[in-house]
Amino acid sequence: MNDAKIRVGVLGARGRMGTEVCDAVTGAGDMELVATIDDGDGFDPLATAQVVVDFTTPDSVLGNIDWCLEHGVHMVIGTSGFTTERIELVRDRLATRPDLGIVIAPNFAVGAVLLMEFAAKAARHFESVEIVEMHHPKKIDAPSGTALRTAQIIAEARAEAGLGAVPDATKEELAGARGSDVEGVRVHAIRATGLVAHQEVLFGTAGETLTLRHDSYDRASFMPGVLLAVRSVLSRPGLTVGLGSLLG
Ligand SMILES: NC(=O)C1=CN([C@@H]2O[C@H](COP(=O)(O)OP(=O)(O)OC[C@H]3O[C@@H](n4cnc5c(N)ncnc54)[C@H](OP(=O)(O)O)[C@@H]3O)[C@@H](O)[C@H]2O)C=CC1
Ligand SMILES: O=C(O)C1=N[C@H](C(=O)O)C[C@H](O)C1
Repeated sequence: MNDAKIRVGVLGARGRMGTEVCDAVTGAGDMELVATIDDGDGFDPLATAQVVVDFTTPDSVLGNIDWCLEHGVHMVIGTSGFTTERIELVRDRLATRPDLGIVIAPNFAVGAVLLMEFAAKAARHFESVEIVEMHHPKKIDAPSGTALRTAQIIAEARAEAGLGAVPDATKEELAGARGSDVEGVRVHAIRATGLVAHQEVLFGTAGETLTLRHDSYDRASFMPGVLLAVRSVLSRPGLTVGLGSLLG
């Protein structure tokens, strides 16, 4: 039996998520925290890691991926901002290192992962759909990575089911009044003190609506998923998007 600990580095280690991840890795019996890096720090200590966990910013994450690929380090990425184009860019870059794995999970909370799966199922049966994501006001981006991914999944399911555009005769009198258009799905972003991370997906068809909702009240909700991804990525070369396939 190989009982060597997984050597983990954390990028964005002093951030809201990074701090939790450092504690979770330190508390995991099968992992060792070998590097903690923030903006402005040198990356050299990361080279001792087998897996780097990235919770930084959409602006810096692509550069971080390049560094890890160059230095032969697997990655678990929670940072937001992964549009369909960005995911394809990462897939292309990863093709240069087929021995390495990258897991990109827009949301590590089991409830959020399940919400996305349920949304894919419901999307086939409802002509209308809108997403409302709600977060703490220190969040630096909108829409959330989770909302982006949920919209992508819904758009794919609608296309497979042969559904056309979501019906909407509205003339927007004020730019932004109808939220943003992500692959044909309207996404609305709310920021309020007291919130952590929440999402609703509202489906509608003749005479009925269905609302799916997930709430993360504490960042502890993300930690089991992060640790699962760290354990899994070592034996999963290539790109894994979303946690669904790891949950079983
Ligand atoms: N997938 C998921 O389940 C979740 C994803 N997220 C996402 O994770 C990301 C981080 O969120 P959060 O922790 O709240 O944000 P914070 O702003 O609290 O933390 C970001 C951290 O990244 C650091 N950082 C910024 N640029 C770099 C860089 N170039 N290299 C190394 N470190 C850098 C910052 O350092 P400094 O302060 O010195 O600038 C800071 O410590 C966001 O994209 C968020 O949406 C959040 C929660 C869950
Ligand atoms: O910034 C956050 O807080 C979160 N970011 C992720 C996202 O953009 O979806 C995940 C979760 O919603 C919390």
